[in-house]
Parts: sequence; C-alpha cells; structure tokens
Amino acid sequence: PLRSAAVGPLLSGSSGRSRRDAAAHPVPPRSPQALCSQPGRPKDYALPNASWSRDMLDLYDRFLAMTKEGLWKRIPSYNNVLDHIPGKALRGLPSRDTRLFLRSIEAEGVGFEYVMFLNSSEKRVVCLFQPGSYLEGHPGFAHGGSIATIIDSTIGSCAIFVAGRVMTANLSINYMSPVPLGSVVLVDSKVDKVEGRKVFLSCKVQSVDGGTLHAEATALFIQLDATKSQKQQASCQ
Ligand SMILES: CCCCCCCC(=O)SCCNC(=O)CCNC(=O)[C@H](O)C(C)(C)COP(=O)(O)OP(=O)(O)OC[C@H]1O[C@@H](n2cnc3c(N)ncnc32)[C@H](O)[C@@H]1OP(=O)(O)O
Repeated sequence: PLRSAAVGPLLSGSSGRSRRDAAAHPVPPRSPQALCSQPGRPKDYALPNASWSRDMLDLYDRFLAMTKEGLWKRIPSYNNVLDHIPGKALRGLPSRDTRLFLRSIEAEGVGFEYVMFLNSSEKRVVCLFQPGSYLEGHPGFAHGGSIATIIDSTIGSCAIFVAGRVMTANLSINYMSPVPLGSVVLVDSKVDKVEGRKVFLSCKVQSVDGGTLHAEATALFIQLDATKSQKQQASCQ
C-alpha cells in the first residue's frame, strides 16, 4: 500500500465508472493548436481525454475529490517546460520552439498520459500514469526508459516544489514487475531530506490496486547555483 492513509483507500474498491461520471469530465476540445495559439493560454494536458481508461478516470475523480478537501492540488501540465514550472524558477530564460519530452507526442493515448497531484504538507507528488502504445519496450509492456522518465518527472516536480530550480544528479531505479501498456500505475514520490542544495527523494510505482510494486527509485536533485547556472544557460544558447 502507499505511504499515506489519505491515498490508501484509493487503491481498494471498485473502479466502476458511470455515464454520469463520464459526463462530469467532458472531453476537451480536439484542437490543441487552437488553444496553444492563443497567447497566454497554453493547453493544459493534465485533464481527462477520450483515451483515459476507466481506472485512470476513476482515480482522477478520487484525487480531484481530495483537492476539494484542501490536502492535494492538481498540477497543470503544458507542452513547454517554461509554462510547466510555476513561479520565478525559470523566469528570464529565452522562449524557444521546444517541447517537454513527456508532451512531445500530440496524439491522445499513445504516449505519456498522466496527471500529477501535489500534497505540499507531506512534500509529496503522486502521478497517475497510463503508458500508451508508442512507449513499448518488451512487447506489450512500457519501455524502462519511459518508466524512468515518468519517475524523474514526478520526483522532479516534488524537488522543484521544495527547492525551485533543480536538476537530476542521480536517479537509481529497481524494476520489479513490468508495466503493461494501457494499464494505470501510481507513481508516488516524496522528499526524504534536504541538505543545503541537495534534495534526496524516493519513489514507488504501484498498480492501482496496490497489489503490484512495479518499481522503486531514489534520487538526488541539486538546486542550481545561480552563478553556475548562468554559465550553463549561456553554454546552451
Ligand atoms: C515536469 C518538470 C520536471 C522535469 C524534471 C526533469 C529533470 C531532469 O531530467 S534534469 C536533466 C538531467 N540532469 C542533468 O543533465 C544534470 C547534469 N549535471 C549537472 O548539470 C551538475 O552536475 C549539477 C547541476 C547536477 C550539479 O552541479 P553543481 O551545481 O556544480 O553542483 P556541485 O557543486 O558539483 O555539487 C553540489 C553538491 O552535490 C553533490 N553532488 C553533485 N552531483 C552528485 C551526484 N551525481 N551524486 C552524489 N552527489 C552529487 C556534490 O558532491 C556536492 O556535495 P557537497 O556540497 O556535500 O560537497
């Protein structure tokens, strides 16, 4: 089971989804370009779409209900990293025609379908992840690199929450059980300790029913040194 009692109940119980539930989450417009082309209004991808499975929608509903209690907050998700990270963390960086890796596949359902929720008091981020068919590694299962990517991003969001501008210095993953394409897993990350610029985190990837531990990870993120990071930016331009 996951670490928090607040999430525990999510892993049991029926995932039955009624037509009424489906109506509560109308599928967003199919023309992301139309939304993206409006200045100041990027498309938020962390919202239900027609590719989300019953398990994904059911879990989303349950987390959304917890946001109303104030413990959890849904993290919006855009296709450009500059829109992704709130606040001042990336302010001043030049805008480029780049895309966040996880949002680089435009078609719904074939790449990374995910939504993250932040629990700020627990310094914890949980990601509901449904890997699509273009993420295949071993036939029928998600590529280990795609699992690493979703872990890095979930754990990274947690690190950004506590330390602002950070980069992954170390990510160590044990893969225990393959993740079937199209299934839904919970990527549950938390901050273990902060020592100066170093943020240590850990993460578990579990099936929705909590019965399968797919992967475990630990990570070290380093808060960027302002003087050094200016040099890094310059060298990237
Ligand atoms: C949705 C959005 C989420 C996105 C999340 C995605 C995150 C990413 O993928 S980032 C991309 C992958 N990461 C990278 O490319 C990083 C490459 N590495 C670097 O740029 C640098 O090594 C960097 C920035 C991590 C650290 O460099 P720098 O700021 O110079 O730190 P430095 O002064 O050397 O070290 C600081 C401390 O950390 C320790 N440290 C640094 N790296 C490591 C490491 N790999 N392992 C253990 N300790 C380390 C140092 O020993 C030092 O410790 P102490 O203060 O006790 O002496």
